[in-house]
Amino acid sequence: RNLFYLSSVRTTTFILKMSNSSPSTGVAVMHMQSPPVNSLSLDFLTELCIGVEKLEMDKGCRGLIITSVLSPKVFSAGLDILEMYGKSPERCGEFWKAVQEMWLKLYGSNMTTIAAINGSSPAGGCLMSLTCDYRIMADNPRYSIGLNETQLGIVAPFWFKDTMVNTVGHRNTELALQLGLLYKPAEALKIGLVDQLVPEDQVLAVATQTMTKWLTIPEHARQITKSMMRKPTLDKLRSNREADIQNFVSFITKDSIQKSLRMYMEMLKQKKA
Ligand SMILES: CCCC/C=C\CC(=O)SCCNC(=O)CCNC(=O)[C@H](O)C(C)(C)COP(=O)(O)OP(=O)(O)OC[C@H]1O[C@@H](n2cnc3c(N)ncnc32)[C@H](O)[C@@H]1OP(=O)(O)O
Repeated sequence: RNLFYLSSVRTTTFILKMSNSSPSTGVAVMHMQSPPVNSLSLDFLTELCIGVEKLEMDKGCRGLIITSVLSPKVFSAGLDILEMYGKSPERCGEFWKAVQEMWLKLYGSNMTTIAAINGSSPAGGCLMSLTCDYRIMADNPRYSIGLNETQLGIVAPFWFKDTMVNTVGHRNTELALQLGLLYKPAEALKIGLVDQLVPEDQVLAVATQTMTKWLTIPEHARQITKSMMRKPTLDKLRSNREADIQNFVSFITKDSIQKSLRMYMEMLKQKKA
């Protein structure tokens, strides 16, 4: 099963499938395609990390746009809840390491990264968007974005919180995280959770135009600046990875938390019925 494909230009590394090849722009587009909701499973995260690493090593690739083929509907439903429910501690640990790896790779990327958010993007989906340098969202009030972990009875870890603080500030994060808020596009724009709203059918086109502008900035200067801004946040997790994994495993395997996850999944199913 293809979890996503990269349409990549000016690079020879592609995952699974390539489209729109053009040797001139140096931009790769990652189209997530893991039906029904692009939830971030261990397989998905592993594949994503390998793809990003290959692009990172490709000197011809300077920009990455992340988007979803499941539009209109979902950008990413966040972490795959089934990876956190009824799994052994070992498996939970392996999963969490992959979540960390995804964040470290994307937040620490040397490339210019743009999220073309063409659907809802809760929790881990929001985190993935937040790792990018710029966020463009479809102006559709049916969609929402935010770190809604408390609504599932779980707690966003410190590096989720730090990424949010770095984007929307302390007060907005405090409200967003405690209440597990999911923001409609207009509200997300107002607090700076996304940078731009565009009509649904123009998300990828505008992301591509925006990328062209970003790539006019001298590369070395932009990369050093990005690193200067993000390094302290990245280093905090880099130096605490193992403790963070242990913390996640002991938290998520608690009976009370497993019960919350089960109730949340039942609620999702009932909503559908
Ligand atoms: C210490 C722990 C820290 C953990 C940090 C992060 C946590 C997370 O990221 S947890 C994931 C949080 N995600 C959510 O709360 C989103 C839940 N999903 C939705 O709100 C909706 O599904 C969504 C708006 C994304 C899309 O809505 P619809 O298009 O209406 O789809 P459905 O709701 O009908 O869903 C289809 C199908 O997918 C299953 N699903 C949805 N989300 C997830 C998920 N995150 N993981 C696994 N599976 C998911 C949903 O149950 C449906 O399944 P079926 O009923 O079997 O078809």
